[in-house]
Amino acid sequence: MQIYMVGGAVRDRLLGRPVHDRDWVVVGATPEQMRAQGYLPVGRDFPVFLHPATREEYALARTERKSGRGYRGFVVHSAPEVTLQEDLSRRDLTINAIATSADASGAGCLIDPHHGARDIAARVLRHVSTAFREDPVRILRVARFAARLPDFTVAPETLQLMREMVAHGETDHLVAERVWQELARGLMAEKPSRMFEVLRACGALERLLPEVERLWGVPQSAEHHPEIDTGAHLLLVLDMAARLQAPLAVRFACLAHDLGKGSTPADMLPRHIGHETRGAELLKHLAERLRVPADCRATADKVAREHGHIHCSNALSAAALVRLLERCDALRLPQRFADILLACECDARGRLGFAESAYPQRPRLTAALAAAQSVHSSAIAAQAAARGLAGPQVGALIRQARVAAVAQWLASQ
Ligand SMILES: Nc1ccn([C@@H]2O[C@H](COP(=O)(O)OP(=O)(O)OP(=O)(O)O)[C@@H](O)[C@H]2O)c(=O)n1
Ligand SMILES: [Mg+2]
Repeated sequence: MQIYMVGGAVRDRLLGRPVHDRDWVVVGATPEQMRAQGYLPVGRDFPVFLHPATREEYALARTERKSGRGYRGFVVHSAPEVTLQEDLSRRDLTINAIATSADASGAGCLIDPHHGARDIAARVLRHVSTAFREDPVRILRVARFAARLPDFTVAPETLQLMREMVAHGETDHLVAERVWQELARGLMAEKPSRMFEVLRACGALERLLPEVERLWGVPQSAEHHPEIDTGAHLLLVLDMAARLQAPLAVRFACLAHDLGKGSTPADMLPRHIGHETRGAELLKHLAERLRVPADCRATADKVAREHGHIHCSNALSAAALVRLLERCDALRLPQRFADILLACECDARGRLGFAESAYPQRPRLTAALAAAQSVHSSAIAAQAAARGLAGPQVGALIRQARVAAVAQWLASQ
């Protein structure tokens, strides 16, 4: 059997980028031989094994043929006769279809029948062959590679193929988990806006995230949003989230923060009264459809509802500040509140001409929370109980003490 390094590790090494995980392809072996050598079989669908020591993935060379719609409709053919060349030609992009006869040190010559190295030099994402069609997840992969490698463009013929696949309904049968996985990776990449540009350009955004697609062509007031278009604003916000190294929950909250602006009645534009509540409702459906993890969902819900109040929080009284903190559940979940504030900063600075502006609301509300947290609620509860008070009366006393503490902090400013 021969073993070659393939895929992301070879690509990233040629790009001079850090290599995270290595994928290997094994030619001329049977599953039985692999098991006999101690490799551990994983995955039901594909002949993939884990190395007993390194735990890296070793896949038997295979060809794939589509048998149905969506991600699951595959027939995999793997046999010792399948050649490296055959395996490389069923892969998605030329830059991912380079093998090296390397040992683990990475030395060795490139096997690059589809000229992936040339496309790396030319900064092009190009499909290897029409076998690309056989896996619609690849549309999302191209989009997330565009976000990770922002100086790459999608080859016109690849974009055309992606358009045809979308028009054919190929993205309509994708499994929610796979869509979310690729979306999350794209959001965490260097320039998330590129992912959405590519998904829009091939029509996949309309199919997968119609609530997001709808933001394009919707105006906002030029005074607050010099970029005017709500879609243009969204892209600036997402790239700001990447610049501020925000975690996934914050980036997803950025993606979903203005969904309500896509359903503003035409006669209200460019104002968006009530977009927060409308947005939270749209977010709920989107998150259920894509099975978005609970932490991302919860952060996004608070951001959708409260971002306007947080932007305007400089004018709030102590009592209103405490109500805002309570609505954000900030006393119980301070880390999530920090995430909510970060998303709001991305929103504010993700506007044309505001990228370098300060966002004093974030430190200010962080300090307001600290003031509210300084109240010893258990001591107050114990005193109240001693006086025979219970339930809502205790809650009211604690809130009163928090308002007093926030008022004292406000006065010291
Ligand atoms: N839908 C897919 C998924 C994977 N691959 C091939 O399998 C390799 C390994 O896949 P994966 O680890 O998912 O992606 P990488 O390209 O290695 O990127 P990453 O750095 O994100 O791991 C890819 O390079 C590509 O050759 C493919 O052709 N089609
Ligand atoms: Mg990989």
